[in-house]
Amino acid sequence: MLNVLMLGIGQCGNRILDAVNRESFGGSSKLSKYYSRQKFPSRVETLAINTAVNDLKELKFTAAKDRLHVPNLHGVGANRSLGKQGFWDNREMIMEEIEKRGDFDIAFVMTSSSGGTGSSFTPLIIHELKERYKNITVIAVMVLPFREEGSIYLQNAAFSMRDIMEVQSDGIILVDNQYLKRLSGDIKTAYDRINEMVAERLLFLIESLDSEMLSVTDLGDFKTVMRGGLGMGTLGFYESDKKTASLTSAIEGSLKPGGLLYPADVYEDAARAMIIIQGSRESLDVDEITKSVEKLSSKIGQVFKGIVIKKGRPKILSVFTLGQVPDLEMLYAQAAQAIQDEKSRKTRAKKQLDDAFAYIEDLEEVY
Ligand SMILES: Nc1nc2c(ncn2[C@@H]2O[C@H](COP(=O)(O)OP(=O)(O)OP(=O)(O)O)[C@@H](O)[C@H]2O)c(=O)[nH]1
Repeated sequence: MLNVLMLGIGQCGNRILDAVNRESFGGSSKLSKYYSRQKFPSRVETLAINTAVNDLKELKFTAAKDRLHVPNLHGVGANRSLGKQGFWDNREMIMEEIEKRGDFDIAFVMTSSSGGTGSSFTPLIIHELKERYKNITVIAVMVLPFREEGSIYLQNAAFSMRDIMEVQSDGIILVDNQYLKRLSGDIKTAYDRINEMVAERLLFLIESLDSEMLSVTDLGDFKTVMRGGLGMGTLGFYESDKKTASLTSAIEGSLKPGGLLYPADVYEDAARAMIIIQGSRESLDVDEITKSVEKLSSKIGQVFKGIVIKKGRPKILSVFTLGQVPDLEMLYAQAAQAIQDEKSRKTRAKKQLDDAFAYIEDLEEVY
């Protein structure tokens, strides 16, 4: 059995974690609120960490014991320096809260890359986890901002992604708000839908890694995939319905833009992949799956496949790492421009104020 730790840090991370807990309480079904225990396939410990007490209060499906408030009542206001300090001041308290939950094989640390708390805590927590748990696999789930959210968010995203690369997690799963905002007109519904998509994919992954598979993929294979290319990638998903023509088209569906959490041309950009197919025995034709995966391997290189027998129509999860990330490069260019603009605005404003003060330089107040 896998021992899994899921940390949601900062508001965005907390909400994704809440979506995970919601899914595992039975999703949106009418009965879900009557369940008192999460139905995870593995031993999964969840913990929401935040400096803003109100963000923690807003969670609906995360037990009170799984919410950790780090003193600093109302968040750090997107300031990563304050965030880092907040972590250092409370490091032992935070790590004790994690360590008392036991040993772990894998941890998913989920956060926005652009706020203050999550984006500054996450690299530091990943570092601590790697130091304290010698055999742990740590995967960061990083949410990129809407590009029009402002210069501080862009700059935070650029620097926090670099910090994450430096602490050497075992891989980064990218989720792009900008790319996914097409899912809904208003922001609240978009957030809910994005969080739900991330939760659904992560739970599918955890369940599969811990299942008796007809064709086996395990944590070792997952790690190999995550180590491919730039060490960052994303997840795709496809759920068959009556209209799905074949298993092959379902597998291809999990690689199409509509199912991905980050924009990528899988056939061009992917470095390694893992395709996990879940479905009833009658719905899965192993020869067809093998052929589709072989076709994919001829384009991508290494593709692992896993088959899990489970009631229902086929559902497919694709996990892949990327060898190139043009959209991320664009984000860095935008962030650099935003930092420059902010600097020149500050210099201009300072000069204007200095010019104004110059008028009274040699004068005294007269009463
Ligand atoms: N997908 C998704 N993104 C969110 C959600 N809530 C906030 N965000 C994004 O997260 C970024 C802001 O980060 P937060 O998580 O709110 O910040 P924080 O880590 O709590 O840090 P501070 O509030 O500065 O202390 C913005 O880019 C938002 O668009 C959410 O529920 N889902």
